[in-house]
Amino acid sequence: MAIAVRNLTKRFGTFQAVGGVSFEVPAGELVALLGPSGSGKSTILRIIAGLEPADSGDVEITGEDASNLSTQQRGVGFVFQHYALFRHMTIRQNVAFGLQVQKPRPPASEIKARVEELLELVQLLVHADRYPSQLSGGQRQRVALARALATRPKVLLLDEPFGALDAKVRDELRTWLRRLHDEVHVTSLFVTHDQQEAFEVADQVIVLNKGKVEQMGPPQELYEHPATPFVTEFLGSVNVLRAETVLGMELGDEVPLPLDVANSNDNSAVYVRPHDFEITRQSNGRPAWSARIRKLIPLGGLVRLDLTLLDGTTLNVQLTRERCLQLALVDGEDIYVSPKDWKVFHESKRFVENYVI
Ligand SMILES: Nc1ncnc2c1ncn2[C@@H]1O[C@H](COP(=O)(O)OP(=O)(O)OP(=O)(O)O)[C@@H](O)[C@H]1O
Repeated sequence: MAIAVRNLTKRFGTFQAVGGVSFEVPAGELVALLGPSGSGKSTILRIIAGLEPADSGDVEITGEDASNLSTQQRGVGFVFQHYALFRHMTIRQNVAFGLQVQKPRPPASEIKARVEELLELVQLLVHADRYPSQLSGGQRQRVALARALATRPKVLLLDEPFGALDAKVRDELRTWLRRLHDEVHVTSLFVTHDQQEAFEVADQVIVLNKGKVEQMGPPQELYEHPATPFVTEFLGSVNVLRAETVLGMELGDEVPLPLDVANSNDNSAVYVRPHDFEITRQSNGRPAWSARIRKLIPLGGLVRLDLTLLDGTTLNVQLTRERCLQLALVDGEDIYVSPKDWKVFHESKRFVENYVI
């Protein structure tokens, strides 16, 4: 393991920002710490970097107990949201800085070669003699990354590195970062509050909520098998249904409802993702609701349907444009809607279960 944290806690006054967090980052992986604002992501990253002391718990970097080491001794590279480049230095000088202050200082020829290699890697060799003010925000973050990598850190910590950039540049930089990581394989921990960003970039995602780890795993696994209601609702949009709505379905003869779901009388919740529904004009033997189309909203290759069920429940359903054209759906008409897949959170069992119907 390149990074291991165990039972980290941190309070600010009476507020518990980090409440017993443990996880491991395997060597060479890019792992995202994902959570809403205030969930403790930056605090955890700063504790790992040695910029903030923990109240209790351990940090290991490449197998070594780092709890009592300074930031320099930990061998971490750090990239912040707001580029902390030196304004009076050229890009080349910025990237060389960490090497020039290293003890012992590497020979000048080695520094020169390493800086050229990094500028090539971040595709900024052509701008090597410019000053930070002469670069775009996205280019400056690439320089910040090259600078953080210059001293060959054991691990790279990135705190919302693209947070201050506009959506299009952010998007490009994500793809770029993923490709760069596939080339250099430096173990990286990446903080973001953006689910799409975490899913696009990371090998594994750690979902944080209120200073605690809710779940960790590869993106697709988290999406398909969320362990808690929080993860289910945080990762993409989802319809949350009451047990009475589920019991009010017209039961088909072919497919029985998983009755323990519908009959559970504790505070269970049933979740269905917008793309996990089937729309038909006739009842097709599957459990279904009769529903009215309140609005069809074209979204490029997809169409969003706002539906209302007889008990007043509203559903957000997504179909492909082809399927919508095939069914010739229009606003205001009545159709049948059946879930293909749902997730049930059992209050008594404390986990989310998947059902394919
Ligand atoms: N130095 C501090 N003093 C007091 N409270 C702090 C301090 N640093 C962080 N906090 C509080 O701890 C909580 C966690 O902060 P943190 O920055 O780790 O969250 P985050 O998940 O990174 O959020 P964001 O995405 O908004 O940066 C927040 O409620 C924050 O206000």
